[in-house]
Amino acid sequence: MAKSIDISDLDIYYGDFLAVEGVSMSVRARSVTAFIGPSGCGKSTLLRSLNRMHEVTPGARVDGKVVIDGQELYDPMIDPVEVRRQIGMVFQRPNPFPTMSIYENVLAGSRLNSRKLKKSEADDIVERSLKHANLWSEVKDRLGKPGMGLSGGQQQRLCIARAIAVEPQVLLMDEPCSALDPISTSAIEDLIHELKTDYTIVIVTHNMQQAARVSEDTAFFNLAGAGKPGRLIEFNPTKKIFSNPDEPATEAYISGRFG
Ligand SMILES: Nc1ncnc2c1ncn2[C@@H]1O[C@H](COP(=O)(O)OP(=O)(O)OP(=O)(O)O)[C@@H](O)[C@H]1O
Repeated sequence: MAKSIDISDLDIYYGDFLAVEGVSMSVRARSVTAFIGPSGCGKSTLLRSLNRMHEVTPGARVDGKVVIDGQELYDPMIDPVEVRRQIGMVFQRPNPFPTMSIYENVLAGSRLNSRKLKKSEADDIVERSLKHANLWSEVKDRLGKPGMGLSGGQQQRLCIARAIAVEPQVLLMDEPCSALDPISTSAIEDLIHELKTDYTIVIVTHNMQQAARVSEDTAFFNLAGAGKPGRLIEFNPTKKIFSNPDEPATEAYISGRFG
């Protein structure tokens, strides 16, 4: 189920603006890879290019290759809608569908698949996904209540349950804890730790401690200057990045000297 991601010579544009230049790296399957770097260096842009969300922005495009388990993501034969189904995404702010119950939120992705779900299948998906997202015991007695009635941390776990309900190959997380309190953040970090046995996870975070706590590998991105594209500066095991990085710029960033 979990897949590796090989990125080579990737340039990412918004119209004429080159936002990210020349990224080459391999994301390992069944592990957590963190993207860190100062604001505007292209972390979210790169993340969104990994499930073809980037091109939803008018004029946005990529050059280069992204290969997921041997399959070229930008091959003209590939259906971007199918890609987005297989590569789930969790955003900064929890975004449960406001009019839907907890139960229906979990099923939202599965309902888009053409086949109609039997009630017993739907029940199984909901229970399995909520258990996997460490939310089941907190909501099992109120599945019919609105998803918006949950706390922020519970809503984010509901969004993770919704993302994993369709059994994606990869889970992309764009600052999933930035709107959460420390206890909810800790719950999501524990969950990320558990999910990596089944999923390949890429997480964008501004929180160095979080990158150090949750990831096996870390990619540090930086900008050469205002209006210049973001570039990958260093990609290494997280332990190395935070103890003995190869690049002076990585050292300066993680020790808080800029960014
Ligand atoms: N929809 C867009 N249209 C045009 N330019 C954009 C768009 N989104 C982002 N950019 C530009 O692309 C560059 C990279 O932005 P991106 O949001 O990927 O950076 P980031 O590292 O994730 O930043 P942050 O840490 O602040 O979220 C920036 O110069 C940004 O202004």
